[in-house]
Amino acid sequence: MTQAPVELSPKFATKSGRPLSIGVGTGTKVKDLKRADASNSESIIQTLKLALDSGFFHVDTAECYTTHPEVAEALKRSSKKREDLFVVTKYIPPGNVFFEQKSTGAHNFVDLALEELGTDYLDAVLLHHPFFKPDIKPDLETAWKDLIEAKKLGKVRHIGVSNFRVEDLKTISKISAIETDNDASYQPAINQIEFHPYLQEQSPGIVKYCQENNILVEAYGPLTPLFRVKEEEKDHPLTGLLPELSAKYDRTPAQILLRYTLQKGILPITTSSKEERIRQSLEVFDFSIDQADVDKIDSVGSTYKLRTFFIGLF
Ligand SMILES: NC(=O)C1=CN([C@@H]2O[C@H](COP(=O)(O)OP(=O)(O)OC[C@H]3O[C@@H](n4cnc5c(N)ncnc54)[C@H](OP(=O)(O)O)[C@@H]3O)[C@@H](O)[C@H]2O)C=CC1
Ligand SMILES: O=C1Nc2ccccc2C1=O
Repeated sequence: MTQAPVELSPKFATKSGRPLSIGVGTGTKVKDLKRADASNSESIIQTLKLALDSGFFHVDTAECYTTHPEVAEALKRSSKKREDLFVVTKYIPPGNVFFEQKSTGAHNFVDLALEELGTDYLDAVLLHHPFFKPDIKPDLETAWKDLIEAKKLGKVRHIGVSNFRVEDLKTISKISAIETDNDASYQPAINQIEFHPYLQEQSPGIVKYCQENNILVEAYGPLTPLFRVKEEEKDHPLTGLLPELSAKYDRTPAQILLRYTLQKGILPITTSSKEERIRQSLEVFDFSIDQADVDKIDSVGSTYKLRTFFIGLF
């Protein structure tokens, strides 16, 4: 299946020139984000290998997932050439409670990631969130300057962020302009945020700001309405509309949500341990949802709110 992105951002492609498309994540399959509990290491490798063999070539990982070794192993076992892949990882600001952090800053995170992932370049490195603690070094400015430097050195092709608000983007945008004499290629290129019909704005105005400023929005949690709504609230607003659209377009509800995300100009990052679902999540490029139905998902979705990650920080 050709993965033609719906006019997202032409500046993103694998080194071999394949336009960037839907990503497969490795974060939400790690138990409590604790390496010591990585008893499911082999299953993460198998899931990712399955996704790569099925046609995914955009891989999302992060320092705090502790999945670099699994990603490296899956890349090794797959038959894909490095230049045909788009590998993204994320630097987590220090002071997190999840795991023992090996890196001491974004500069040596990049080196560690290159080593752990067994590659000599990364397609993108993102700052995982903007919630740096004021009393712990490095601060946001230092971390962003480190990424600028890593790009200058050719270790990283694109630099970006995740969970950033408009004000955070403006802060680093100014740093980029000063540090690089206004070279636009050092502006934040990606913002990976939670996005789905029940959280259309992770923070005020974020999608519009990114899209107006040439920042690719990536959606994590795009399937949230299908499985993260609490049991006692099973009668949520999309329970009627998704099956209706599923029947109309002859696609699964998950495919409707992924296609909806793409048509919002947002690139989904998804995952599944099931072969059938992995395959289905790639079959979203040969149909489109009528604009009236996209609008309907927007309006029905906006009557209910569900945030799963970074609760209380926005
Ligand atoms: N930057 C950040 O702060 C964050 C980034 N991420 C990244 O995004 C990636 C994807 O995030 P995630 O929230 O898991 O993405 P999704 O919303 O796509 O959810 C994926 C989950 O949906 C389930 N699923 C797949 N298809 C269906 C279906 N048809 N019906 C019901 N359930 C289904 C899968 O379970 P099953 O295996 O049973 O199919 C899987 O666990 C992460 O792995 C991570 O890399 C995630 C969170 C935060
Ligand atoms: O995938 C993820 N799971 C998480 C749980 C807590 C905080 C961040 C994340 C991720 O990025």
